[in-house]
Amino acid sequence: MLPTMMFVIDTAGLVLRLFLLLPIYRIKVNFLDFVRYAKMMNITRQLRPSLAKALMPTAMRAMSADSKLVELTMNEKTGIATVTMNRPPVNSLNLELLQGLLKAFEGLEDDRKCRGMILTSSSPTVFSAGLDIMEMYKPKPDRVKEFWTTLQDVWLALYGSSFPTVAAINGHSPAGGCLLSLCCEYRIMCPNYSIGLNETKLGIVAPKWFMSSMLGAIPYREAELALTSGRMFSTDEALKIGLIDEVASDKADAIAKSEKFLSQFAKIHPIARKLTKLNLRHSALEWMQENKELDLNIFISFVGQPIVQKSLEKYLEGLKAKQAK
Ligand SMILES: CCCCCCCCCCC/C=C/C(=O)SCCNC(=O)CCNC(=O)[C@H](O)C(C)(C)COP(=O)(O)OP(=O)(O)OC[C@H]1O[C@@H](n2cnc3c(N)ncnc32)[C@H](O)[C@@H]1OP(=O)(O)O
Repeated sequence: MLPTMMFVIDTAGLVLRLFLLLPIYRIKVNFLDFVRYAKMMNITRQLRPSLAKALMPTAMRAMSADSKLVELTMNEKTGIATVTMNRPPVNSLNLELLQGLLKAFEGLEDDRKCRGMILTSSSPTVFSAGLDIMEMYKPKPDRVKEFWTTLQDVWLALYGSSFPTVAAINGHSPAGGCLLSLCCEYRIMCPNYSIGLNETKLGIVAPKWFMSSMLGAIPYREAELALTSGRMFSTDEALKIGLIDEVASDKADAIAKSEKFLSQFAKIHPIARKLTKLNLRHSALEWMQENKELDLNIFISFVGQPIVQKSLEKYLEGLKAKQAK
């Protein structure tokens, strides 16, 4: 009887604290929110041991991700998910890889246990080679539409994710690869690789939302110089201008540093963190929501230009020639 009463009093006290701590958000707090909040505030230890145990899962779980192109694991203890791009040889972002990423990000958005996400690559030398040029070279009308729409959705899901995100950049990261990392809140990169939005070097133009993603990381002047010249930065150069936040010695170190970055949010109210992030990113996200169709039409007409097709052809030839050497 006494333990039950103590438990009821404990729980009532915690619920009261929860309401007192949340007055500004006008949020309906249900039991699951309470459990989540309690875990986040590290107050489950004050509950009955059996309940606390039930709230603290332990193992590492491989989550269902149909696509072999994307591996998703969840550390049940920390709530940190790792999303690994796995499309050899260079993780070029074709429709199927983008669909796999979208599914993973949307799944994590729905997963109440998710406290953060690390995006990385299974390749030993490439994070992502950016958009698969074959999706834009002599494109099929229906597929290229789906391709671009999926890229927009991936950007919306990642840039606008409610959970904190880190890119563990364990290899080269040009163009679309750089974009994925820029959608994350923090970038940790391994040494001696390159990163940047190099679109002008291909004779193409980075869309407005690629540019605004870069402007979220580096000052306007640096971005203008980098974007117009299509400059790729070495790991050290990227650190100097703030395009990345930290350098890691190798992938394992990048993951460890990513986990450390994400762990700081255990002490931050999750809704306060999420609203702050989404407020900061609001205008870019809203622009995309309102202009998806316009952006798609611009892309379709742009890649349909003979001069753009010629540039892509030349660039592809250059890549193949490099391979042949
Ligand atoms: C007015 C406003 C209008 C706006 C309208 C919008 C316009 C369109 C915007 C489109 C934005 C585009 C974004 C992009 O991401 S474009 C892609 C840019 N990517 C690159 O430039 C990277 C190219 N690749 C590399 O530099 C290297 O491959 C890399 C450093 C990544 C790795 O080098 P590595 O030596 O390890 O590997 P290889 O070069 O030998 O490559 C292996 C094979 O992979 C093929 N490959 C490489 N990258 C791509 C790619 N992006 N797409 C497709 N295929 C790629 C390469 O050809 C090799 O193939 P083979 O083995 O068959 O020879």
